[in-house]
Amino acid sequence: MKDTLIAISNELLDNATNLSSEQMEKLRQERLQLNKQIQLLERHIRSASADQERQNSHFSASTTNILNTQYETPRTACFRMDSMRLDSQNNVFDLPGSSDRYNLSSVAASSVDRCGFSSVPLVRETYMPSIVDVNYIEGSNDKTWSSRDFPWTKKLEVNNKKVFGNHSFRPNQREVINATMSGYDVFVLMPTGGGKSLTYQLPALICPGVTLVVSPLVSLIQDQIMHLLQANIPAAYLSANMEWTEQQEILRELSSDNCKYKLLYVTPEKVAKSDVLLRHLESLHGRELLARVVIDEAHCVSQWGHDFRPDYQGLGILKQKFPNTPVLALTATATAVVKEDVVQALGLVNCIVFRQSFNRPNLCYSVIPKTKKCVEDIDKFIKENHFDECGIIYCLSRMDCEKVAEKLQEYGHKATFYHGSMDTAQRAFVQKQWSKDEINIICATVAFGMGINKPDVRFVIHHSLPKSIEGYHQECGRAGRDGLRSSCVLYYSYSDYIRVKHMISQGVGEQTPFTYGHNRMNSANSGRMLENNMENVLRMVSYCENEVDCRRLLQLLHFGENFDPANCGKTCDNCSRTKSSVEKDVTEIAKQLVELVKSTGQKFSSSHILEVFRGSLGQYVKKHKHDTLSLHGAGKHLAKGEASRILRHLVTEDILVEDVKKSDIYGSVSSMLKVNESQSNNLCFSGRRIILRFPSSTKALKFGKAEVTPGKELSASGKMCSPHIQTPAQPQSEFDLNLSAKLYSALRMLRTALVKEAGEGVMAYHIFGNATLQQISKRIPRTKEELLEVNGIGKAKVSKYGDRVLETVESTIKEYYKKSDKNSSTGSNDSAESAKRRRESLKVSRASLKEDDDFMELNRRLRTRIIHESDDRSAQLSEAFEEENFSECIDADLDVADDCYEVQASGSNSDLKPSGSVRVLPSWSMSRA
Ligand SMILES: Nc1ncnc2c1ncn2[C@@H]1O[C@H](COP(=O)(O)OP(=O)(O)OP(=O)(O)O)[C@@H](O)[C@H]1O
Repeated sequence: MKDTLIAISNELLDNATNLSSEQMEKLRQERLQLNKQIQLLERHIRSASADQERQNSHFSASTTNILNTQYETPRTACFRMDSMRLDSQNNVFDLPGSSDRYNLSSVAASSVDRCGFSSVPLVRETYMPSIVDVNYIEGSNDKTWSSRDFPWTKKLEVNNKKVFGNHSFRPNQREVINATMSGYDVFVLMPTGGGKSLTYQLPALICPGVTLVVSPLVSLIQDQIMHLLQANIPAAYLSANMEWTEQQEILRELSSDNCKYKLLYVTPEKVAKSDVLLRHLESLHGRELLARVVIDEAHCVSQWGHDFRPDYQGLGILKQKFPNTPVLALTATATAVVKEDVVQALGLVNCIVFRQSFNRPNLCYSVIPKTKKCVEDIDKFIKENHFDECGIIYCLSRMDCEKVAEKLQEYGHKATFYHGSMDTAQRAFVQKQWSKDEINIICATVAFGMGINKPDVRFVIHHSLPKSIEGYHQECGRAGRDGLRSSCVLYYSYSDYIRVKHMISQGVGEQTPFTYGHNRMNSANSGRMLENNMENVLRMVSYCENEVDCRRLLQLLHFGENFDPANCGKTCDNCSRTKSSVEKDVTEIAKQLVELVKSTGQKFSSSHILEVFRGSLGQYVKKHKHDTLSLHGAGKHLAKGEASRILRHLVTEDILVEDVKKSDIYGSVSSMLKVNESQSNNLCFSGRRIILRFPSSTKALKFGKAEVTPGKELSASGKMCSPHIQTPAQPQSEFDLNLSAKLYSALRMLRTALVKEAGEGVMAYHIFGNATLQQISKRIPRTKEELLEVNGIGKAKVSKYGDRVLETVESTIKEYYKKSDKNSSTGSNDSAESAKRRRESLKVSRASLKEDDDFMELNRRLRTRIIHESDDRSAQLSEAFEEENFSECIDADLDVADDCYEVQASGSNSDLKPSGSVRVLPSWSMSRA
């Protein structure tokens, strides 16, 4: 029925060229209404089936009598009064008022028994989403939110430092916190690793009551809880897989007047299916103890995002039930359409949107032609750039994952695979090994997402073409969450596009971690969705084919963000080879494209325009009689990709405008190319020229690239790339770097011991991230106060681990000076002096990225030296990998490697040349060889 309606309304619009603009608008409005009704119907059907499922579920059946009463929250309940909010801006520190017309708290509160469960028949209303008109308020440039005069400012700053160990706020963190604490609904677009968690965890800590956090994966939830518990913040989660008694205990705590939890994490399914949970939320709300609702990974709400999860759409019930409780929706990936969809589905009317650049300066991007020797290339790349470091290799199929992992094992890497055919226990085991650094490389399908909170992922490699720029950006985003330099390498071949295209048309393929085990609606391979997926993968192809434009620019444009390639700092392959391109005047081609967009009525997508321009005789082209246009085939002579580049350039220059909207047809995305009249007049009549750069010899570039590893290609120094960095105030000598490297190694060993002592579930990064260990190594703190100055260390961590860290610092320094005393009579004084000097100077000037780079580079060189110096390194390394405590072995490598260089002894050799009698492998390895 829906398809017929769509066909009819499409036909109406397609043939309506003779209608007046009023008539057209009326028609559009009618279709819009039709679309809304279909949406309502679809959601109703979904929620009815969810109801059915709930009724059948053991959980409901054992506790309730279901009695469906349906209501639709009146529109007034969805629209919150701005004036009320603004009034509360400076006064509401505690919870905003909670006059909820629809709250059932009196029933809930009075009927909760001492176990926390209802003793009266439960009434759960079927959730009926209301379609609301979305209106955003841009918050990013509003100075109100960066003010330091909120009543909570002091508390915020103190707790940020003391509890979370942060010395400042990252971009938008303070602003988001101020807006949500003022009682507003807030939508946050912040890149991966940008620090979204703090924007709700800090308010949760200082506001009375409990913050409800909806998060898509139990593993992510557990990870967050571990982090919180390390900082002594009481938090809990409820999941269907938990022991019944455990759930009871948590619910009982939620019912108590002095509930100790500051945060309660749940999955969206829990909200959709558990009446008991809703009851407890109502009870909390009734007692003014529901501080805030947080929707993490909010893009899962939208079926136009790549992670759609149906149960997320039901989360609108929370806003309906608790209209005065602020909602905070967070995501690291959302196009304009996805954002609109999310805001509407959650019922966030007049919410404040904070967005910031999706650019990740510490990630270096490159696209490499994929050859038959792809895995060999990968092996070489890892050994040269990230040996012994942690990474992910994304593969298209399950078989690919296994094959790639096997080959890498043969090459001596500690690698394994992860995909959807493995059972839960196997997947959990692999994830755990990876999280604990027992395995370095995971070859995975996009199903791999658990453990993505690992901050020290140094590389993400795509062995095949990703399905969308959005997905690619997010997958790459798993690298370098600690802010340190990391690589993103994509191996591209056009034949992979054919594979992906086929998979999409068949509706097969792995689900992303967030959608895992959930159907992406039955319509995954139907109509608009299919078209959308095809368009997405084509954009990805065009990204890969582009050998000139800045990779950051290309990615960021997708999210509606402009980026000046000058700021790339040669951290992508295209920017780092500007020499091999030529400039062409493409003004005439540009004019033709603009003309073509006009002559097709400005209602077709860019890909359709390009099809016509290239002279396609496809069905759709013929249907619209575009094969009869004079410009049909006008771009035939252009090299592949040139026309699309020119067209995209016109969009970036605002001459053509990509009109991306939710279409009138049941909410789907549509993108129509329009002409910006004033800009196009400028082009057509004012003599404006358009000059673009193209590779000077496409062939040479394409095939030349495969000969070198990306590391070599990007930098002769062997570094993958070096982000735009500041020069440190005081250069760090190699001698100091050696001390720091030694200390870092010792601290890693200490951390391994602490993880073992901490028991199940605690990962290394829950205790100290690598970035924190690096800072300690460079600042060399000697007291607890100095330790508190290190980013990432709060009071709880100092009291838990401070003594052990300081002991390690002392013993390492002592040992180090003892050794250097033996080697050089002056060295120790120099180094003692310089260590002291550096501690002092670092108090003033924070460690810079440049230092991180030098430090990491030294570590890398020490480690890779080990494999380069040995002929039969693979065998030896394989054996090394078999060692139980691999990370400790590698730390031992560093100890030995330190001794191998004569830097300290001579005091003049700054090139780290190995000594003649170099012993490159540690004793344990040599004895086995
Ligand atoms: N103000 C800050 N100062 C220093 N470090 C911070 C700050 N805020 C957050 N961090 C650190 O940054 C890292 C990433 O933070 P977080 O996990 O919240 O990122 P995220 O935006 O949620 O990323 P993702 O999208 O991957 O979930 C964490 O290690 C966190 O401790």
